[in-house]
Amino acid sequence: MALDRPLRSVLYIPGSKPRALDKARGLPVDAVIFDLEDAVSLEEKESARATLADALAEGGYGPRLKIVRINGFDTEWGRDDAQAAKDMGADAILLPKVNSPADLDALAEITGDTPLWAMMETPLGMINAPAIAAHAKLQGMVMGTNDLAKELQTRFRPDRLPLQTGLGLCLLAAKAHGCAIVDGVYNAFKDEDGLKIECDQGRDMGFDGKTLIHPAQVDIANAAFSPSEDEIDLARRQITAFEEVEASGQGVAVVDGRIVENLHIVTARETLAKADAIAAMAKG
Ligand SMILES: CC(C)(COP(=O)(O)OP(=O)(O)OC[C@H]1O[C@@H](n2cnc3c(N)ncnc32)[C@H](O)[C@@H]1OP(=O)(O)O)[C@@H](O)C(=O)NCCC(=O)NCCSC(=O)C[C@H](O)C(=O)O
Ligand SMILES: [Mg+2]
Repeated sequence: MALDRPLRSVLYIPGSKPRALDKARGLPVDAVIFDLEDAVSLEEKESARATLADALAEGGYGPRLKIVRINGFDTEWGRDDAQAAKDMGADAILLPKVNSPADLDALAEITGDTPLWAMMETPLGMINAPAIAAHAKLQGMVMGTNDLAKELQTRFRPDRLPLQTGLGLCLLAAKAHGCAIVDGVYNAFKDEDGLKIECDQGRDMGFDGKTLIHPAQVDIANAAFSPSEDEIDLARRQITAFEEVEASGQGVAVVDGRIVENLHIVTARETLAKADAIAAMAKG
């Protein structure tokens, strides 16, 4: 299921925190994950559902994609969360710890036609990523790098070497089946330099954006996952140069000493379309 919109910044908001739920209405994020799972204490699981329903009923989230992360079906809250998320009119419902397409089937029995997202954060999920990405209701994947690191018993490394196999498997699966995919969170939310490095790595790998845990992370993610002025300028020059050679019956142009063929023009047009979509999003 394709989703053609910017997803540079995807902010988790605890469903139990009214101040944070309100704050998000004014933040320049492309999407929000309203969380009922890990960000909510056991004592608040039931009340968070009601707090979140009130916030979504009040509205004010504008063009931001509204995704509700429910608790897993192996918990006492999962099924009621799924029903509540559907009733709240969420744009999509995010299921944690998806191991196989059967997990999404079970959710879809409750949520019907609402698009689904999958947390990719278990070893089985990595192995089954192609089948999960192929699910008819799946719109997007979210990397759960904290849970994945826990399951793999890895140590934190700035280059995320121990997670690269999983990140790569999920990226390949998402791209093969045309669903969105956003990178995991950067836990040290006051470390701007570290976040920028990880955002740049995720952008270079092909992620659509990054999940975030604090408003201070938003601008860094938006910048990293937006086409830069240089990229936009290059895309325009590539298109112009290619149209000129095409008009003279040739298939290869040269820009800045590099060849430009039809496939590069596809990327150039995508770059310009993304820049336009981001500008439209900013206008609200
Ligand atoms: C990390 C935090 C606990 C920090 O909270 P706090 O100390 O209150 O931060 P600040 O005082 O700096 O907050 C300043 C204002 O910003 C608002 N705020 C804070 N966080 C958010 C947010 N996420 N969304 C919207 N607004 C937010 C505060 O309310 C303050 O507002 P105001 O008072 O009006 O000025 C906290 O940031 C937090 O709880 N973050 C979310 C944590 C979370 O969602 N965790 C779960 C997702 S991560 C995960 O599960 C990953 C995955 O599953 C995996 O396996 O990897
Ligand atoms: Mg997790």
